[in-house]
Amino acid sequence: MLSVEGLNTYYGDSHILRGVDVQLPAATSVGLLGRNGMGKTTLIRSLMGYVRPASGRVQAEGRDVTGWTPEKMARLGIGYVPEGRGIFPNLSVRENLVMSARPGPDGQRAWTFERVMSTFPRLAERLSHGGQQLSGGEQQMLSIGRALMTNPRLLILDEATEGLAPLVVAEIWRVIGEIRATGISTLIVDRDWRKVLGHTDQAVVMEKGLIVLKGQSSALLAEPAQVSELLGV
Ligand SMILES: Nc1ncnc2c1ncn2[C@@H]1O[C@H](COP(=O)(O)OP(=O)(O)OP(=O)(O)O)[C@@H](O)[C@H]1O
Repeated sequence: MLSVEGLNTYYGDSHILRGVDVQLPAATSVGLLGRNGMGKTTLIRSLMGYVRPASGRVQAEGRDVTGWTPEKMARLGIGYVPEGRGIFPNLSVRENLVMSARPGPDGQRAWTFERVMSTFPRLAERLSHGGQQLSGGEQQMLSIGRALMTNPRLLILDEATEGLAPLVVAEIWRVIGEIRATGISTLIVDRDWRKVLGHTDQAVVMEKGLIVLKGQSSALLAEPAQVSELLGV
């Protein structure tokens, strides 16, 4: 549903993305791997419209959407859970969720408030808490819940488990598996590369602003030497 071609992005004089090509097909989960600072978040920010690429194309279902704003990209059905969580700290859990609610691009409302509640029972118990009163894990769940309330076709998760306790991390991976099973495409960035490969159909590895390896996740997991060398693990 989304593809990028020949993407070049700079921060000032620093050339960060150096001609990145990636395909995110419908109903497919893609893992985005790479060591720190290799450009994963910059790629996401470039395709979401937070950073304007110097050259290259972003296409959504065959339409050129290069340079579209994040709001317009979201209306195409792209849910984004940013690194460091995107919630409103002064609003309650309920307000955070309700204000994001909207039908998907095809008019469907598969993700309702009730469904998000049953997916995240911990949030259901804290509906009137303010965003800033939540634990890190609960904030992350709220951030994912907010993205689901937009009924996305593609959900982008950047370091969704970072800094969380093991039990909460397991809970987040369970939810990622559940989301994938509903047929929503996902783009997943996470330090735990084995988990990423276990929860995706395809994966790409970035090094210094370039995609240096692509493959089926199951094949990369079965022969992990290439991936582990690129990740330095
Ligand atoms: N706003 C910015 N201004 C200038 N340089 C930046 C900015 N954001 C990131 N960079 C630099 O761009 C490069 C790529 O960063 P990016 O965050 O995309 O990497 P990443 O692969 O997501 O790594 P991490 O896992 O550390 O977030 C790094 O060298 C980083 O220091």
